This record gives sequence, C-alpha cells and structure tokens, in this order.
Amino acid sequence: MLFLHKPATYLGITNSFCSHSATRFTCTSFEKACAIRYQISGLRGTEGAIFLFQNRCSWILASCKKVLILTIFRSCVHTESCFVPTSEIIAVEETDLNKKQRNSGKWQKMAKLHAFTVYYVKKAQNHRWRCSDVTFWCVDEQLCNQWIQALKELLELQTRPKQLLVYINPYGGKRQGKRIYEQKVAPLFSLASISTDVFVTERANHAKDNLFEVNINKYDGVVCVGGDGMFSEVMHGLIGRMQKDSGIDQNNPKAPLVQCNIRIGIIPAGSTDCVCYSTVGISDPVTSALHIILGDSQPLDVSSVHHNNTFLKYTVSLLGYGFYGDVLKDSEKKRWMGPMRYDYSGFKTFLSHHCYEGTISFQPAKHTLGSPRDKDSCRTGCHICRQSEQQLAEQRKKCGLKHEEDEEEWKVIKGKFLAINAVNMSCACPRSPKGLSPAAHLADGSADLILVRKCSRFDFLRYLVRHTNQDDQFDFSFVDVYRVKSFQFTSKLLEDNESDVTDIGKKHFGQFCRDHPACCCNIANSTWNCDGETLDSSAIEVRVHCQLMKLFARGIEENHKEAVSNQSRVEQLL
Ligand SMILES: Nc1ncnc2c1ncn2[C@@H]1O[C@H](COP(=O)(O)OP(=O)(O)OP(=O)(O)O)[C@@H](O)[C@H]1O
Ligand SMILES: CCCCCCCCCCCCC/C=C/[C@@H](O)[C@H](CO)NC(=O)CCCCC
Ligand SMILES: [Ca+2]
Repeated sequence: MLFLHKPATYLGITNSFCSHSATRFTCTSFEKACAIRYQISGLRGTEGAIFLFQNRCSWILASCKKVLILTIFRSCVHTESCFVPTSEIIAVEETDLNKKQRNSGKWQKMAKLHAFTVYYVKKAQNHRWRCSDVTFWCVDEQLCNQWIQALKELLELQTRPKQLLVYINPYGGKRQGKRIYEQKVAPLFSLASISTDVFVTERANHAKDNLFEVNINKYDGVVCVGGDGMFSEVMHGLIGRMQKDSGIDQNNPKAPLVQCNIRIGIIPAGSTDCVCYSTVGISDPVTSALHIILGDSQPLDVSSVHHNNTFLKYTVSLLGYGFYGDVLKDSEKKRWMGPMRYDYSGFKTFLSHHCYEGTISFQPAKHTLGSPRDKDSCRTGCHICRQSEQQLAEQRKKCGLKHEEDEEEWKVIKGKFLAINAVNMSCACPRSPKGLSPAAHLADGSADLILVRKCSRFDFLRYLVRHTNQDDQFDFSFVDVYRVKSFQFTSKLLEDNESDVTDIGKKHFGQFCRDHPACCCNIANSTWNCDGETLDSSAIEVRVHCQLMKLFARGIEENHKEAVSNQSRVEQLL
C-alpha cells in the first residue's frame, strides 16, 4: 500500500505537471529533495513524469513535509520503485474500499480510509505492454479527492481518443476477433472512459462500405479487429472517403492524395498481422489497445496501385509477384485451414519453383537518407521518417495540393524472377521477426523493391530461411534491392501480347517456356499479392504516398535497456 502527502509537494519534487522548468521549482527548503529533483530532470524521458514509489512497508504520511519527503526517499533505497510518465497513465479512479479492505484484513480495524487507484502502462519483454495499477491510501478524504482531481486534470491535458468506431471481423485468423475484443479490449476502453460504436461485419467489404456512409467526424479514430486484410479494408474505406469528400479522382495515378488524419488502431486477430507487428513490435491485442488509449500516432506510407489509369488498390505492407503471389492464390482455396494455410501453400509453392519473366522500371528514392542495406532499423521517433515529414510539409507549402511534375530518371530491369517484392515497411511478423526488408521505414515516402532472380531451389531456400534468422537476406548474387518512390511492372506475356496479338500460342496460360523445355519459367502470369489480397492485373503502376495515413502506434521502441537504465539511475540517486 502507498500513502501520499499533498499533491503539490509530491509533484513539485518529482518534476511533474506543475513545473517543467527548474527555475520554477520553489521547494528550496528540502535540500536533498531539490538535488534529487535537479538530477532527475536531467534524465531523458522524465519530463512531466509522476513518480510512484512502490514500497513494501506501509505508512501514513505525516504532516511534517520535510520528514515525510526524506522518509519516502530513504525508504525507497532498498525497495522496488518505478516511475511512470503521465503520458502513460491509463486512468485514475476512486477505489472501491469495501472490495480492497476485504482483501486486506488489517485495515478493517482502522479509522475510515480513502483511496484511489492509478492504472498505468507497464512495459514487459518484447514490446509487450500490460495494464498495471497502484493504490494510494489516505485518511483525509479531501486530500484524496485533491489527488484524484489533480491527476484527472493531468490526463485531460493529454490528447487521447474519446469516441471510437470499431469494426470486428469475426472470421479473421482463428475466428477469435469477437472474443478478443470483448474480453481483452472492451474492458480497457471502458476503464479509459472511451465510448465506442461497435460493428461486427457480416461480409467482406462491409466495413469499407460503411465508412463511406457514417458521420466520420464524430469519431477520434477507427479500430479494426482482424488481420491485414481487415486493416486494408478499413484503410481503403478511410482513404477513399477522404478523396471522395475532397473531390480527388483515385483513378488518376498522378493525383496528389489528401492525407487521412483520422487514425486507425489495429487489434491483431488475423493470420499474419504484419502491419500491427511492424508498427508496434508485437502482435498482442492488449498492447495495441493500450497504444490506442494513450493516443499514440504513427504516420504511414501508402502506395497506390493502378493499371491503365484505373485505380486497383492501396498497399502498406507487401506487394508481391511470383512467390508470395502464388502462395496467396493457393492459400485462398484453403481458408478453412486458418493461419496454417500459409505454411501449406508456402511449402507447395516453394516446391513448384516457378519463375516469371518481365520488365521492371523504377524511380529511385533520392529524397531519403536511408538505404535498404542499412544496419539500423526504423524505430520510434526515427530521424529519417522525421526528415521526410519536414520535406513533405515544405513541399505542401510550396505547391499546396498541386501535382509537382516529376522528371526524375527511370531505371529499367528485364529478367526472370522468382519473386518481386515491394514493401513499404519491414513486413516483420511472427513468421519473420525482422521482415522482408529489415531497414525499410514506416514513413519515409519510399518502398524497398526486392528482386529475386531465377536461381536454384536450394539457393531460394537459403534466401527464405534468412527471413527467419539474423543473417542478411540481401547478401546473395541473385537478390537486388532498391529504395524507390514509384515503379511499374509488365510481364513478358503481356509485352508479347501487346506486340504480337495474333500469336495465339503465347496466350495459352499454364505452359512453360517453349524455347527452353528444361526451364522453370512459367509462360502464365503470376498474381500480385497486395497486402494479402490478389490483384487481377499483372501489369501495374505503383506510387508511394508519403505519410498518407496514421495509426494509433508509435513505431517499434528501442530495447528497454535505455528505459531500465534511466530507472536504475533514479534508484541510485535515491
Ligand atoms: N464478416 C465477414 N465475412 C467474410 N469475410 C470478411 C468479413 N469481414 C471481413 N472479411 C474479409 O476477410 C478478409 C480476411 O480477414 P482478416 O485480414 O481479418 O484475416 P486473415 O486473412 O486471416 O489475416 P491476415 O490478413 O493477417 O493474413 C478481409 O479481406 C476482409 O475483407
Ligand atoms: C523454410 C523456411 C521458410 C520460411 C519462410 C518464411 C517467410 C515468411 C515471410 C512472411 C512475410 C509476410 C509478409 C506479409 C504479407 C502480408 O501482407 C500478407 C497479408 O497478411 N500475408 C501474406 O501474404 C502471407 C505470406 C506468408 C508466406 C509464407
Ligand atoms: Ca516506407
């Protein structure tokens, strides 16, 4: 149990909301406390933090402030302590004492007590977050209310969602979406006083169609419970609605799209959950719910895919031709298998070892500082993404929504490929923890284009295995990777058909290369896997739109080493 003294004193010492600058600190009589406070304020991440000291021995705080403060700090030296930034407090509630006292017999004999509970984010291993709580007790009702009021005011200052629109796909992944939402997410939203309008979808595209009709301005965000396919649906609904409301023609591949400011939260309940994993660092419904509650914001690049001036789809994770297109096509017939379908179809497609001939042309992304071969990955507060954000703002200032003519050079590559993968983000997921392109950025306005040329089955297996371990998957002579801002692809079959439409033999799908009977090259086209959905056209034109939308996420945080070392420095000071 923890007992507290007056909010002003406590918060003053610990550099919380009442004072952000050292000079405004007035508690000069407490020399030791002052010294501690000055040193704490020099630590990164402690601005505006309240410090909750967990202490196994319980005491009621006396009125003598000096003794009180020193007592707190002294008694913390050898005990557990933690500090919680105010931005990571979930809720503050008056505590139901009847319930608490039943659990703690010794307090029953005492005078009337008052208490409140602070719910906060506790960071665990592997980017997992949990809701933890600490209860503060007090004999003085007024003091207790003063604390509750002070903390609630502090929470009001945070910009957090209050009203959310939730779509649940009951059939995604292992068909657990509804249960996950009701048992793990809804109680947290209610604790954080978030109101929700919940739709359980009844068919594919239900959520997307609904987003064109609802009064979207009523909501601070949209939550989708499901996998990448469900996220894609919600994203298409929101971006499409935004363009429609602004009179932008999505069929024009060069149209500058209007940014979508309403954030999407993803509660993972699908088969791959790549977007969630790549933006949060883990596929875990409670962690995602807490990111939504705190009102985190992560901008995201979105690519548009067109064919012959017709809009096909948007993509944020994988746009893959060849291997991943074939895996998807085969796996769609096996949906009943659940997430296992990808393992089955993956193995089958690997054995078939088809390669496809075609031409890729692309514009290298010269505006961004990074390269796909960088050793560092995109992390929370990434400076490369921030630089792209600044460029975007400058460009908007200069041209507004006008389209800027793009004269930059195109590179052309012809060949036979086992896989052509374009990824807007790393595409990390539980199957591949560092993803298809570990150094790809979430919001730098570029995609990584990975070309896997024809090679032996054994070499392709070596390449695939590197998606699952720490080795560099680009360190192969048959793999090339480019950072691009746009690209086009045309299959050889289509090129031939366009140049010689009378050659009927070439239109026969499913045949193999006639010139070289032993060749694995498939005359038929593969299909594009666009974030887990197949595209009808093999010839496509792709353009990356920098930071077109936002998620309730903060990117993957650096390992907790830094946070832990901050905390232990605070402990040392105490
Ligand atoms: N009620 C529904 N009935 C049938 N299909 C639906 C329904 N609601 C949504 N869908 C569609 O189901 C598709 C797949 O859903 P979802 O992405 O949630 O699961 P998944 O495919 O198992 O996971 P992942 O995309 O991560 O591999 C989506 O494209 C979505 O449009
Ligand atoms: C011998 C060991 C070889 C193991 C190779 C494992 C490689 C796994 C890489 C996984 C990359 C996933 C990229 C994300 C794609 C999503 O947009 C999409 C929709 O959810 N999922 C798939 O297409 C599902 C794709 C699943 C492919 C297996
Ligand atoms: Ca990107």
